[in-house]
Amino acid sequence: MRARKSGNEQRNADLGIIGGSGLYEFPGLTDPEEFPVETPYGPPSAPPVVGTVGGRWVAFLARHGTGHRIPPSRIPVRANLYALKALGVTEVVSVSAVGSLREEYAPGHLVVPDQIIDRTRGGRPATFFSSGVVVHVSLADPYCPRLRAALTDAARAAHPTVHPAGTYLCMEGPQFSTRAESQLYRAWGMDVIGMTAQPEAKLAREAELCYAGLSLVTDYDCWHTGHDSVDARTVAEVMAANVIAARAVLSGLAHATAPADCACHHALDGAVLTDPLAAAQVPEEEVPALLRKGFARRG
Ligand SMILES: CSC[C@H]1O[C@H](OP(=O)(O)O)[C@H](O)[C@@H]1O
Ligand SMILES: Nc1ncnc2[nH]cnc12
Repeated sequence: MRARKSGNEQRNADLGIIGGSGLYEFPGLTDPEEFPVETPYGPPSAPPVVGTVGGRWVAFLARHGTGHRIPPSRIPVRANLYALKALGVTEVVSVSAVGSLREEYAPGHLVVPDQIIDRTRGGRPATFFSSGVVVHVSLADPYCPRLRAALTDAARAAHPTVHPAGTYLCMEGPQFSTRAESQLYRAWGMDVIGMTAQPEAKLAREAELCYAGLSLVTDYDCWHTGHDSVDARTVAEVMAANVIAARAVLSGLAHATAPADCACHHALDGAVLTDPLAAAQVPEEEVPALLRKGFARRG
């Protein structure tokens, strides 16, 4: 049944796509329709657009809003993930422009990261559970291995150069790094750099959503002596040249996969320390019902 355009009770999309810099819409959607969703965390960056690709219902959300108006530090990440979950989404693919910190990851290549180092500065709301209930999710594998594998297959089918792993260093934005920072991150063994993987990955885990990243390398940041230092215009130009490939990957993923049960959907098992009776009594204003299904499975 087609989702209806009212409130938060639609349950009809299952694959969510968060489009980053350069990916503001997903024309591959059949019969697209905007679904303005209210959330307890305010409005999402933009209204999700729901349509079908292959056999799947897909909800697309532009991370930086219509016309790229929201900087990385101000993205309403909780609202974005809540909105997708309210639409019924169980798997989220997060598309990002990234700088490369390693020669082999060249501009134009795709990366499906497997790890994250969080260098944001603590100013981004980063948990759904800040009051009344104590939850510690595991982030040992911040990206869903099952969804990563499917995404890597789809990426390889659509693009000649795909790196199936990499550590994404998430810096605070909106400026780019200093050369000393860029060299430090290289010395740490980081592979790519961006500004948005956290707290998105952590909040997706708290919301018991599968989460994987499709990173498009746009530049060599500022460490490479053979390349100019990154600037925003270059990122936009390289993304514009690669956006068709990104859409092909996402479309291939939707065609090749179906919703499946996954450990990510049980991420709160064993993560809730609060007594179950007390957790059950936390007011809706502190933890919405949509996010507390895992409380019953204390594990
Ligand atoms: C426009 S360059 C910097 C900008 O691009 C990346 O955004 P996204 O991850 O949403 O594609 C990077 O993280 C910065 O926010
Ligand atoms: N070099 C870079 N640093 C941070 N975010 C980016 N997004 C694209 N390129 C980037």
